[in-house]
Amino acid sequence: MKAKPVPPSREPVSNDETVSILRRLLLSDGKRHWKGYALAFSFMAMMGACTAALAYLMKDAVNAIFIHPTPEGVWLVSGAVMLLSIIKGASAYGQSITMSRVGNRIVADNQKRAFDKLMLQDVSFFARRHTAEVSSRFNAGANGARGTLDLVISSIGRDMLSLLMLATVAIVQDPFLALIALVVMPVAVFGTRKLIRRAKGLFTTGFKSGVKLSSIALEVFQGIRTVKAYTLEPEMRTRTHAYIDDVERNANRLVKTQAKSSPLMETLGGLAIGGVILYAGYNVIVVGKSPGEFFSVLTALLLAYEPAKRLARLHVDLVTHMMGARMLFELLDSKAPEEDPPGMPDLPRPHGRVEFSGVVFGYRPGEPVLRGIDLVAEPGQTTALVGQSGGGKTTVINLIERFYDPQAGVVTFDGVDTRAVTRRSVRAAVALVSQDVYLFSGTVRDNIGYGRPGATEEEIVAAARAAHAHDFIMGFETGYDTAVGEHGAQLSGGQRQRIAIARAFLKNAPILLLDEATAALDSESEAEVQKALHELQHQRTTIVIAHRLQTVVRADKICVIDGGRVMESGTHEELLARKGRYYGFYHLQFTHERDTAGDDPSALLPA
Ligand SMILES: Nc1ncnc2c1ncn2[C@@H]1O[C@H](COP(=O)(O)OP(=O)(O)OP(=O)(O)O)[C@@H](O)[C@H]1O
Repeated sequence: MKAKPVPPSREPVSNDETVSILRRLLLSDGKRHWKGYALAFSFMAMMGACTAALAYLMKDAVNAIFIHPTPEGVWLVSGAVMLLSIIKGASAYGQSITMSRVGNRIVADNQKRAFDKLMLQDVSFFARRHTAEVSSRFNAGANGARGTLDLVISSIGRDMLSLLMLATVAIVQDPFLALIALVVMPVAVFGTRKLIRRAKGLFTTGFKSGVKLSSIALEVFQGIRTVKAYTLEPEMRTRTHAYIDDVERNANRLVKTQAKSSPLMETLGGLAIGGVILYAGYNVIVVGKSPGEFFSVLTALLLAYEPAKRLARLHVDLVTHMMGARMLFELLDSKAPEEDPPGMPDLPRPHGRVEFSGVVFGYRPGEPVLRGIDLVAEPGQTTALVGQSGGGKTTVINLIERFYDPQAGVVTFDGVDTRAVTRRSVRAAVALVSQDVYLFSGTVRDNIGYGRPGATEEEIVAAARAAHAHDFIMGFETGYDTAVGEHGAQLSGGQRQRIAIARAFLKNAPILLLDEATAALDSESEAEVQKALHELQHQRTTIVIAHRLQTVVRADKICVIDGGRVMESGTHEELLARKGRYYGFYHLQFTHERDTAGDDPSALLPA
């Protein structure tokens, strides 16, 4: 079913949008759920019928006990009440189980779709948003959808049905009496309208403060080492407490608004019952009617009170969940920039010739980072990118991985424009090892295995051996089953690097990208990692970024990138002989490292 997409906005949810969201939640997979809906509806109808029958029976119960007392009558009525109650209880159980199952299935389906959509977002989508915002959207969206479904199903389904049937009983028993009770309904609906408007506004601000609070707290937890090292705890406490106070204030305001609908219904309900008593009393005392009808209507009224109260609050309560559900649909309706057009071919495994021709790219409009890069990395050779910080070296790597696409010019693998083939096949041809290794929570084996899902134990161990990681892994008590901790926190920098290298070995891609892979290591770890990297580079097209030039002097080609262009390229010797930028760069670094190292400068040169 094609429903109207939910407009992305920070405004309170409008009535049209509410209807559209409900329609999509309840009906978009209607075909799949119709059996569940039908079953739940039958249970609800049964519950409503039992409730109405109980109210109806009150007339006979009162007459059997007080007006024409007979033992048979009392037995009959009490037996019927017991039976109805048993059926009602069983229906309530059945209704709640079936509807919860359907509701949970709907939420799970939508959450899976939202996750799949997130996976199709490009890197810039995540760069523009705080992680906490993305994860709040994902979770609050699902909770909102669940809350919405619970409310709508219980109120519209069960309460509405019960109310309709009870109103029928009241009308059948005494139409005028019923009329007195029913006039309060429009008053209640009118009375809650203002409350709803206020609740919508409050929930919108509340939601925003909640997301802000999670972002702030997450930042503190992630940066806990910096927080502690700089003793920033008091500042962080003040900042976080202020947001918590904000969330608390808003939650109190919201509760106050929502709670106002209860006293309104309480008062209106009481007024209706008072009116009914007055009229019925007059009928029994003055006109001489039997009290049975009165008790039946009164029972119907009392039984209708709770569902009516819930229905009157429905809209107010719905607003709170609707904001969350909207988050989910905003995600579902967002563009999927990484979705390849249908029929797009895969790139066959390339030999690994990577070429940039006149590539222009900027992250923000009007701020080019690459201003016409021409660059070739030959298969099986090592091409090093060096240059000033911020010159665009990592950006070159981002374009090879197709995290971004060029705004002009082309990037080709073996002469094939990478934009003309699927992203998946482009990325399958590339292995990236960067300075900030990302390990997923799980075991060492899992983390190496991500290099090639489905790899055998032997292949994983072989990759770890090649990456000089096997020995330290076996040094752990639980070997490959050792948990790496969140982001690999339980491993050292060098160990994390070697796991990432093992992952790249397992991937066995023809193109290898090394982004400052050894920059953060001490010299002992670096030696191990360098050995592993050296073996990994064998017979692969390697593009390496390094700030420290001694790590790249053996490269087949060195490209000096500055101001978004390749300013010079050649071997280490050629570039030194040219006495251009590389020469200046090399001597600057060489002198600096000699001064800081304080020992024999020849040690800085490659063996
Ligand atoms: N996601 C991004 N959004 C906006 N601008 C970015 C983004 N990533 C990088 N930049 C900008 O692009 C320019 C080039 O960055 P890049 O990371 O490619 O440089 P680099 O040569 O690798 O630098 P370094 O050697 O310091 O790592 C910088 O000015 C940087 O501020």
